[in-house]
Amino acid sequence: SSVVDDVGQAVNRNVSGAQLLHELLSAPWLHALLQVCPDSTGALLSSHDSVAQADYGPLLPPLPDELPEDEEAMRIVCLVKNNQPLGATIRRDEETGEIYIARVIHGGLADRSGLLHPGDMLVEVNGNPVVGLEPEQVIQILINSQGTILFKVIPNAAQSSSSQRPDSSIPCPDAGMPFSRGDLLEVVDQSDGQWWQARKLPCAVSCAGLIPSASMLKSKQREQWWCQPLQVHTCIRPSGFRRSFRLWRRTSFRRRRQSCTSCSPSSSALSTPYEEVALYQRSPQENHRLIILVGASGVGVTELRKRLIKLNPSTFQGPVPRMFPPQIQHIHLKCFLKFVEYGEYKGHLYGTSIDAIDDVLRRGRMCIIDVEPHSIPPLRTRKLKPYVIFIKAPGPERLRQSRRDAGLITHYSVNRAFTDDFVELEEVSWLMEGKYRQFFDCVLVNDDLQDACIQLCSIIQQAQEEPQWIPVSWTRAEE
Ligand SMILES: Nc1ncnc2c1ncn2[C@@H]1O[C@H](COP(=O)(O)OP(=O)(O)OP(=O)(O)O)[C@@H](O)[C@H]1O
Repeated sequence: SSVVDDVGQAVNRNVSGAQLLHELLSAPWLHALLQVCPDSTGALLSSHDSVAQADYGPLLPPLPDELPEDEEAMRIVCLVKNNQPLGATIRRDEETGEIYIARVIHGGLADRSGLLHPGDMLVEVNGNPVVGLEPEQVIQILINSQGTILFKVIPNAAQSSSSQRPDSSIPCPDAGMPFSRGDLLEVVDQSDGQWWQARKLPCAVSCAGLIPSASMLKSKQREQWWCQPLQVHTCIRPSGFRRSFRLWRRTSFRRRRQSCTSCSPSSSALSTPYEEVALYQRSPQENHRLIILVGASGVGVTELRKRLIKLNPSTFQGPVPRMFPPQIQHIHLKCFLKFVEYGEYKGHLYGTSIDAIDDVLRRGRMCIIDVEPHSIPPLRTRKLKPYVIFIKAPGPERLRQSRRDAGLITHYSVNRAFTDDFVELEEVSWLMEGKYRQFFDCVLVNDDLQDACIQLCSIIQQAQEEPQWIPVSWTRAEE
């Protein structure tokens, strides 16, 4: 109190910094600290000693030479609670009942304070001894605390993140960060082999969250694979609304249905659960990126592609499909590997070849193709750098409305149960998005046709002119 009085006088004398010091010394948390830990009063005061000596006096007595041993080993951490989570997880040593900081989440309150570290032992929280308590009880103390929270901790001597214990299940669900296929994550800490820390981009919050490491996710995927027969069979089927003249797509659907390869665990998976990406800006000398449109049958992929090409045929172009004469059709399976998709019509095989795509790109045009989603992976090459746009169905109501406005329903309504078709179309679209989201660079809802066309143009322009995230492997010199 007398120090506060002295500083108060200095405030009256307009001594520089005195106001700030006065506010600090009058703060309720400091009073709480002095009450919780009276032994550290000397240490606390001595830290302000030089300030006091310079401006106010009197001289403080020197610190005792021999501080109690546990006094040196103990650290008092004072954090001011705000809306943010503490950003640290705790664990209990089952043998001793001691509570430890298990991990500190990057960018969280604890991390930014720099005062709490993995492996630190928690002795007290706001004056409550925590040794022997369950972690939930400690958390309850934190929840009940208002304003300032005082931690009494015994620092971990090593203070390295290697003390984070490997966990097979998420160590703290609250610290977990939800994410789904196709999300962009910035990994900020990989020191734990099992649980990494990451932020989702674009980043709204500074605090990172826990995500499973690549190896952990791989093992989880294996587990899921073995569980697969128990899951509901959700094969993506073509909708009855399909009617365009894309023969190769129809065939591939039929083939897929027979063997049901879309349901195999590997068909939609990347070889690693995470794909490392880098920002890429196309230089004017480079070919344009291949533009791939993909969507459930009937959603309007063909319509959008045709409109785009019609709008600006000197810029946009589709590859010319190629027909195989009957005599080469059964020669060698290898020849088909150069084809994106192929199908049969009146005894002839037709296909879209990689060469045809190359042709368009070499002539400086933008090549637009529409494919089934399972045909995307072979096209993901450094040379083509495809930009994939998923054409998504709006809800069944909007589907019905927009297609009615376009006169479609009247035209086809004679023998068709359109309501069912729209529901099915939306469902297939939803399933497709869930299964292949990791390959999509952009999602476009095809509601109003004209709006969708305008949006598509601007998306494609951005894809070609602005920096985009692409797999790191596409930026390397050789594939
Ligand atoms: N936004 C829209 N509003 C109204 N009608 C649309 C819209 N988008 C597409 N259509 C119409 O829906 C019908 C189906 O579209 P389209 O042929 O492009 O489907 P698709 O996705 O290519 O499927 P498929 O391969 O079965 O033809 C066409 O008659 C098309 O004109």
